[in-house]
Amino acid sequence: MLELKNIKKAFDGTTILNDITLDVQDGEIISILGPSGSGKTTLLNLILGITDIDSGKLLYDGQDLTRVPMEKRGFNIVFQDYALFPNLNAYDNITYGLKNNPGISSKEEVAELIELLGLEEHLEKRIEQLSGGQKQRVALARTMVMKPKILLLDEPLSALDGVIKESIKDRIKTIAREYNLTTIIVTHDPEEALTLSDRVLIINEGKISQYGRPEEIINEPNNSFIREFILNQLEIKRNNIFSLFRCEATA
Ligand SMILES: Nc1ncnc2c1ncn2[C@@H]1O[C@H](COP(=O)(O)OP(=O)(O)OP(=O)(O)O)[C@@H](O)[C@H]1O
Repeated sequence: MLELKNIKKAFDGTTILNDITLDVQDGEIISILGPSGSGKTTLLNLILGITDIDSGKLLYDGQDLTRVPMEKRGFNIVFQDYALFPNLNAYDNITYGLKNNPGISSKEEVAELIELLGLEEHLEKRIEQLSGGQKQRVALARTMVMKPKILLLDEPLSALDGVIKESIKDRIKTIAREYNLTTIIVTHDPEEALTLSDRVLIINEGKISQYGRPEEIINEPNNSFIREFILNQLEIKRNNIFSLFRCEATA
């Protein structure tokens, strides 16, 4: 279990995250949702260990990781731009991290992951020959072969169109279930957060606005920010679609 206790972070004297306390159970999928500038990426970076925590504690399985450097935490991230090596093919990208740590995943485990992500026919392709969704799956596989204790994903679906988005969402869920992998996802899209996660952490102006299961957020929003920002966005989306149909029907 990952635990954050009273975490605070400021940049240049401005408080960005204030008193963040939460837990993430093993195998849970959590989305961090909030408006632009609310501190989502900062929170992800604090968990990953690339940004220092000012005060508070970060524990994993009871062990204090607050001052433990990133490479010793055993967490791993897929960045928004995938950060793949353009000079290597898909397979060499996936297995890159195993060169220096060959024992982490066996050939069979790599093959199983490739199959799970539907990448068998793309392994020889260079990165530039892959679609956005295929690149995303290669990036996921590359991170997964290293068997992270926690998988962090920064806006994993934002560059993808509707159908591919749904398929990647399903694959993320399958992987989390199959490997009991704790997965933490940053997103600004309420629909994505509510349909992908076991629990959604909504932050606003650096504070936790609500942390709960999707049905709790929808049925029992904690405050007016959630009602207005999150639920209203979904309502507007829905109304836009229905008003379009009404216009077409009366045209
Ligand atoms: N290294 C830094 N130095 C100074 N300020 C920073 C730094 N990183 C982030 N900030 C500031 O912290 C605030 C939160 O940024 P963060 O990237 O965490 O927000 P976000 O919720 O991920 O936003 P977005 O959805 O736009 O990516 C912003 O006001 C940003 O300018």
